[in-house]
Amino acid sequence: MAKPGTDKDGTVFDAERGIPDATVARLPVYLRALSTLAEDGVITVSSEDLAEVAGVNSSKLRKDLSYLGSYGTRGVGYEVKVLVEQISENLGLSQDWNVAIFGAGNLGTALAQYSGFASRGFTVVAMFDADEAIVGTTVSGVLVRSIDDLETVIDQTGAHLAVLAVPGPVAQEICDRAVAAGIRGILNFAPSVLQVPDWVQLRKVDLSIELQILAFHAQRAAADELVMAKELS
Ligand SMILES: NC(=O)c1ccc[n+]([C@@H]2O[C@H](COP(=O)([O-])OP(=O)(O)OC[C@H]3O[C@@H](n4cnc5c(N)ncnc54)[C@H](O)[C@@H]3O)[C@@H](O)[C@H]2O)c1
Repeated sequence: MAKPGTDKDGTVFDAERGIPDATVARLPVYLRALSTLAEDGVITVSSEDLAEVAGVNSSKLRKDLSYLGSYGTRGVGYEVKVLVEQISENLGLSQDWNVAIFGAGNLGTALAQYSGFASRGFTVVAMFDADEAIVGTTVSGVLVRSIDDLETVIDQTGAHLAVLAVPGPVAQEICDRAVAAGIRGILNFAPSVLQVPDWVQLRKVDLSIELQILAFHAQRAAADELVMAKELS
């Protein structure tokens, strides 16, 4: 996978396909909206209606879809089925992805049990842990293997994506071994900043940061309400 480049306006692009990162981040949102429309039997959708379901503005949506070569038909809009295929293909979802979860504790187990991954083409094929009491158990039909067997199991299962749900201090070492074994994309939940080679995609999820951002906005809204109440009194 190519490292993103940047154009002269500072927009970050996926260097391989020329799609801005911000657009790539919105494609799954469009896909989810389109899937809902398809389930409801909708055949074509206007950019305005799709934008409303997806919760974005319609000119941004049209621009995003133009990067995929999809311009819709005047007066008709976009064919839902065609657009689902185009977005899925661009997101690499036309193929199934094998995922390995590192750490079979609270978080790793909860993620392995989430049925929404399989329905979107992500199959958990391997789980790892270092605790002998956990190794050998199964989670949603997946055998928890010893971290000592990482290389062999990744090779056998053909996992290309990894979820790290291990303690922070061991995350980098596991990351390095996973990359050397063939992992090409990592979703890191561990509280540590990981270093990966250019060809590996790394994404970090930190729910406490999200909560802190919510707290900031909630605090500001409460302060604004107080000011308004004072002005009215
Ligand atoms: N980013 C977030 O929003 C978020 C949310 C919850 C938890 N976390 C983080 O995710 C991680 C897991 O959280 P949890 O609640 O599941 O913890 P947990 O203690 O329940 O699970 C961690 C598991 O990792 C295993 N482990 C330890 N060392 C290992 C190694 N070297 N190789 C393989 N497995 C190893 C442990 O045996 C344990 O089963 C922690 O780092 C936690 O801080 C992040």
